[in-house]
Amino acid sequence: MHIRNVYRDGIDFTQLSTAYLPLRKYLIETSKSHKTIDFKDQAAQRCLTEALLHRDFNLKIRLLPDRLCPPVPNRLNYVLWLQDIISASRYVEEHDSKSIVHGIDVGTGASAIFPLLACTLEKSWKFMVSEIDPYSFENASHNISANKLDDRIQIVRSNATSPILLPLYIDEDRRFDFSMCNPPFYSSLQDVTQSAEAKENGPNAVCTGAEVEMITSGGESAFVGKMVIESLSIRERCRWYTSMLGKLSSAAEVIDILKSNSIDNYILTEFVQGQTRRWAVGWSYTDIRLPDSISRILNSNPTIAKYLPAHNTIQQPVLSVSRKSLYETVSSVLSSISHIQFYDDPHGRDTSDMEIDTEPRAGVGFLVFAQEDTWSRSARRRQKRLLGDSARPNLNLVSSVLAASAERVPSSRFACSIHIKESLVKKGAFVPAGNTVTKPNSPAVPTTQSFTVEFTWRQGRDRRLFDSFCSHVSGKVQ
Ligand SMILES: C[S@@+](CC[C@H](N)C(=O)[O-])C[C@H]1O[C@@H](n2cnc3c(N)ncnc32)[C@H](O)[C@@H]1O
Repeated sequence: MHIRNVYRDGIDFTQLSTAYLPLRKYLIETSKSHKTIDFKDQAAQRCLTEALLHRDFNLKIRLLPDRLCPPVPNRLNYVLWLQDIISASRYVEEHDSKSIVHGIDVGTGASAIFPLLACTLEKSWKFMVSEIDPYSFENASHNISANKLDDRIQIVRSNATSPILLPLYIDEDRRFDFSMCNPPFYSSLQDVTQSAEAKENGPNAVCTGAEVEMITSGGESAFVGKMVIESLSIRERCRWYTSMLGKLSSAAEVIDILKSNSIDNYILTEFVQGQTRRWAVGWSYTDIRLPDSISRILNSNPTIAKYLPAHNTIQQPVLSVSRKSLYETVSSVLSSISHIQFYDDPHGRDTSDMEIDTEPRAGVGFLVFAQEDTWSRSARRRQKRLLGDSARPNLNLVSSVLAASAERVPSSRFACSIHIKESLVKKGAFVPAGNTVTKPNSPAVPTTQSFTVEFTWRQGRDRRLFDSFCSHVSGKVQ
């Protein structure tokens, strides 16, 4: 489950029923200290979703007995991933944190759960959502109004002949930061039955979905594939197109469609909640690149690994006497590269564990911008030829004071962040041969510690530039 998901440690049903009394009647005692609900009871499931949205998000929601009942932990996982995408997409931009984020939810369902959750978590987000089913459309409109979000969530009626990405066709001057979707999964009724039978002990929870919610011609991969084809002409007007998928095989099919249309800037993640696993793909025509923590499934197995996009994060282990000294070494390597600009990374954090230390600190990383390759051997030879023997001025060291000013290059062709992280190995535990002096009475020689220099590609279209930049800097730092 996502690191910020409030349901990571499970749900205490007894506590929840105290906060939301209607849940009481559905509680079942499994042991003296443990209560749950019957997930095969539709009414109990709806009550659980209402209870979680009420207690944890202050949302009032009306769910229909004959429409899907959205499980909150899974829907929240998707919204949290989008939050990550938005904040990483703005990494290299000067932006006002309050500036509005525009999202699309394709097929918002009877609950409208995605825009309701997202607008509760993010006060600066606005949505245009679509729905094809009149019954769900009406209930979604009710839920949006009941939560006084009409000014932030606009709902549009779709139909069988409309484009799937309808909100992007309504006003062609409008730009969006992302689109999201939980498409109908199955290709036919037979597909639904087969899938239920395939689960050994029957499905874990009862499915209350109507045909329009669950079935689409060609199944979910065809639905999202159509979205990919539509996006080919919309391109950067939406920064990130994303969709959830119920089967890994569908994710593989969508990735094939992306690749066959030369879309290399794509991402793949998974949402795990209890025994249920879902996947989500995303793609972009912009030059924004997302870190591996968002763009790839970490610790994936070989079946999944072959679908993952190329790495945008590269980690280089380095030994140094201290963080400060390593920081200075990296800084001097960067100073020696002509025609790049680098700054103290304003987002720099002291540790790889964002939960523990969320305060940005100076001295832990850099943000580097370049217009072209000036570091590779061939680029340096080319420069030398052009300049003859005249010495190059060193243009590069721009302090963090400048970083705060408007002198930042706004749309460089290439951007990379470099973070210096303490290795997980405890201080002093890693003592490589030859680096310490242990003889008694000899002057103390500083012990080296192990660090990781982490490069993250943030912007650009040419992967070779990122690879060659990382190998140049890490080669010099070592
Ligand atoms: C699996 S449900 C997801 C509902 C909700 N977003 C959720 O996650 O709980 C799929 C939804 O997409 C709607 N839908 C199907 N085809 C659509 C289309 N072409 N345009 C808009 N909505 C569509 C269905 O009516 C249904 O409400």
